Amino acid sequence: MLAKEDVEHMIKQTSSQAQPLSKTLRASGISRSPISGHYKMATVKILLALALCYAAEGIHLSYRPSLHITGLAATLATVVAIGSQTEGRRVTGSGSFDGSCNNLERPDWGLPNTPLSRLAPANYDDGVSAIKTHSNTGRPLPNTRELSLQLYPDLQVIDPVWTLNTQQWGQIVAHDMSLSANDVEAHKGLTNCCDDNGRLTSLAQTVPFCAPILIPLNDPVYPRGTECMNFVRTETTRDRGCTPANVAAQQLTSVTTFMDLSTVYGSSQSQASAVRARRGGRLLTTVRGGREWLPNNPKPTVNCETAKLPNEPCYLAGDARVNQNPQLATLQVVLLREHNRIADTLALLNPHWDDETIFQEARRIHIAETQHINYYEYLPILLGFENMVKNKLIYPDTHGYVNDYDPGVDPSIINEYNTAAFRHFHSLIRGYLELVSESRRTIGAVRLSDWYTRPMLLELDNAFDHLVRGLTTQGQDFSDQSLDSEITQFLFKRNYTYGSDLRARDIQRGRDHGLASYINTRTALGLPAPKNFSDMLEYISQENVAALQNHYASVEDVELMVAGSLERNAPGAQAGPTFVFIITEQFYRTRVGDRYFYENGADPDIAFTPSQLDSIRKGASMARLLCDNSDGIQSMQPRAFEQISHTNELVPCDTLPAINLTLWQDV
Ligand code: HEM
Repeated sequence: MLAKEDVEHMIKQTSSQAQPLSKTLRASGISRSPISGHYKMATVKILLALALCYAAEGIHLSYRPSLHITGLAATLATVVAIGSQTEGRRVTGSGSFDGSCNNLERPDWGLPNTPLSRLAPANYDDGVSAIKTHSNTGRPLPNTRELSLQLYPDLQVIDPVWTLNTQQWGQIVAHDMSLSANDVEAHKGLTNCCDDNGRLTSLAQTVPFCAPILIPLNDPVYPRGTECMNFVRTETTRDRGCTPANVAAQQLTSVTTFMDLSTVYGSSQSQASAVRARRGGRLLTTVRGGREWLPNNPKPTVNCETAKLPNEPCYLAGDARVNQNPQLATLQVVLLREHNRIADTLALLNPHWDDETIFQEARRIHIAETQHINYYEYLPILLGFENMVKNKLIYPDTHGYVNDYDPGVDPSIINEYNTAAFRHFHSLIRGYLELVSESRRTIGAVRLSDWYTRPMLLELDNAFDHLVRGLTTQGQDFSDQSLDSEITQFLFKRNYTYGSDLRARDIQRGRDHGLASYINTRTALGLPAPKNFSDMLEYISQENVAALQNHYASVEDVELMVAGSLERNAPGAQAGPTFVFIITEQFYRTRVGDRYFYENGADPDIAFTPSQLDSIRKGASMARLLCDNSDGIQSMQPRAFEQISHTNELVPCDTLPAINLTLWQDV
């Protein structure tokens, strides 16, 4: 008898290693011309994937009468559905929790525990999986902590236009779409390759997952004798026995790749069950001080290990990283409350709806609203409005549906996107978070590293509203090569004086994931590739090219994370052309590869009505989301990613446009 794991295993073996660009973006202006393909696959893959599709969500076959399942698939589906079925449920217009069956031809696309894809061929020391330690000339690659120290100083240059909310919402988007397997980020590593005192452990030599970051002897920050920072490699297809002998390993992601608010609802049926109230379509909350917060995490010592007091709040949400930093937790609370606000309204409008109907409809509206904010408000700031229009990521003047869903586009996460390009925005992080009153006066500030994995801050007095106003008042750090020392020296410091270095980890992660070099990535993207260091002057300053030359033996060894983050920002964008290209490609795939994308009207079982869609477009905004779900905020600027100015003045919350939920009332 086949077990679910066997089916998953077989499916993963069929997953493609590298994906062609779904579209080819062109160099300077980053324009795009359609190429690419529909991935036809062998019947057996369809059958196996269908089987997984049913198994993964515990769907009883009778709930899907319209699908024609024959022979092997039906047998496998029945086999796997019997052990895993926990409850009868239906898949509505917001899709399954794990993303299965979003693509009906490739039901396994977008699932957790599936491989990332690549734009450029992998680059491992042994060609298949060994972390890159040496350059092609045979010299050791520069030490990643050394690169962080030399190239990413803490300069405190503040963005004059965009608020800290732009940075923070970015982390929500990042977490919705990917989580490198085994990487719980904030939590003390289960594998200690380097101990809390910065000493290499015996595991460093014996455990293949270990790749500790070595501290240079002359490091100006860490005390003498500190040898290392812990670093555990991401789990790959090879670790699960899913890669043939000579094929390069591909990293796995632990969450759905779709933009489906898995941060709120989880990436599996069981994660969703753990956060549902099973009453009125609501998500579970804990009430403290008369306000609703995320429910209590059953494992506070793992997830909130810096808690100092007994019974300190530690949250449970769809994503394991929820407690990582206070602003992230703030937005997670906002998203929790938004679901319940929508659910409560739907319940009033439709008293005959049961819990399941309200829950699924609220989830569907919530995801649509978030997709709208992401594509029409947030991403244009990073990628440039014109670039997004030109590359068909948004359709600003369209009324009615945009039927651009393409079942041939793989919505998986591109390794170059989540291991390099999107991490560029770590440079936007501020080390001190301002607490701001209703009159927008700064009344205090907290140090980020004092509150990693300690969400208790949110619940102290009125800190929650102060933090929300801080997000929309304080400027984010400018998008450049400077990084705040709160993340390059004190990351997750817990009770120690110093912590880890996020930029060193970003670069080390690129080596761990076998990312192609800067040159090879640009070549794969069809962008002009520098042949020598001087050629780089076109996109990178002379000073930075000189620094690269100083660190790398050959221009061919320069890493994507490093050179990409040193490029001058592309016009109207918050990153250089290479990263803008990669991120544009990712969000094109994320949109076009999602059958449930809110603007898609091709399938009447999934689509919003034209008037509902119109209302989402007019009423969904970051400003309204924050207003509706804070405790007592009365005013907000309409464009909440942008700082308050005479063209973006504070207005009363109730004058901001809102989604008209009466359009969901049964007639
Ligand atoms: C205070 C804010 C933030 C903190 C403390 C933080 C911390 C981290 C940490 C510790 C990791 C894992 C590093 C590793 O590979 O070992 C990570 C990964 C990542 N971060 Fe951030 N981050 C923050 C904000 C952001 C923002 C603003 C963005 C983008 C807009 C972002 C994008 C990413 C991405 C794409 C990953 C990889 C996710 C994955 O697939 O595993 N982060 N971050």
